[in-house]
Amino acid sequence: MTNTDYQSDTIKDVTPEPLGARRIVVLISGSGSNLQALIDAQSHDRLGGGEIVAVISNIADAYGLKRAHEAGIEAVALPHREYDSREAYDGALIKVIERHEPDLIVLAGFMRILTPRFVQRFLGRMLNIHPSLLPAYQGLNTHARALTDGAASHGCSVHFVTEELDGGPVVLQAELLVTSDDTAETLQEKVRAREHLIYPIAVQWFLEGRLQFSAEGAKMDGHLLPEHGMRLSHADAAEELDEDLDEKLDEESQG
Ligand SMILES: Nc1nc2c(c(=O)[nH]1)N[C@@H](CN(C=O)c1ccc(C(=O)N[C@@H](CCC(=O)O)C(=O)O)cc1)CN2
Ligand SMILES: NCC(=O)N[C@@H]1O[C@H](COP(=O)([O-])[O-])[C@@H](O)[C@H]1O
Repeated sequence: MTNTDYQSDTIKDVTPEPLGARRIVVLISGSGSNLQALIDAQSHDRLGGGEIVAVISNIADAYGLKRAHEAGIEAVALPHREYDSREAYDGALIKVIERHEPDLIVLAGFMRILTPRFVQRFLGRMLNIHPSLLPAYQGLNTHARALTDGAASHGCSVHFVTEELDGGPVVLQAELLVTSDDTAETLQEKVRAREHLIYPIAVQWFLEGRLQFSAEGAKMDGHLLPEHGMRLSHADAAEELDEDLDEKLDEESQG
């Protein structure tokens, strides 16, 4: 696809009202553990009535595509390296996404910076999970940077996607305390466990109509959220994780 084709696109700015289940398209680039958390939430009817209708990866051998296939979800490889430019790729990505008529686009470890044209097409119904307490540590290598700075706390954020990289309104965060023996690897593991907790919650709130994007920022039940959104403190998150773990153990013990 060339740029010219892309520019000939017309933007159909009509977002269909959800007729049945609210339709979710997930974009990934890697292992897909956040995707798996969303799949598991959906299977336990804890995703706000949402149904993941497609998973799209810019990396053809992303393990997340295997997870999607095993869950019976359409898994699409759309390698960005096969396109001449970021604009051409995003144009192709828009077309693939639009075929599924989503109510919500979820970035789950999607490692491509999206063009303004793409963002404007889905503005207000596109979420991302980021491995830091935004606005701290936008971009990449967040765990190593937090350690280098001697950060006392760290965590993850769900935010609306805007043209500004990792600068969109934050909706929900989970915090953890950094310990003296933490490494980038241990932080990644602790942060990811919290991501798997908060991402399904944020998606559920959006699909239930409680979470909205506005010019002033993110709103929950009509109330403007603070800059860091709602935050699960390190104690809350730990308790939630324990409860979640207990629930999982109970389920396993019941077979
Ligand atoms: N316009 C926006 N695009 C994206 C956003 C956003 O908020 N606005 N969020 C990111 C997700 N992300 C961090 O959460 C992120 C992803 C990728 C990169 C990046 O530098 N990508 C490089 C390639 C890196 C690689 O291939 O390893 C690139 O695109 O050139 C930074 C942050 C998703 N997109
Ligand atoms: N800047 C984007 C970024 O770093 N996103 C991070 O990629 C990981 C994907 O893991 P997963 O593929 O196992 O869900 C997640 O930790 C997510 O926060």
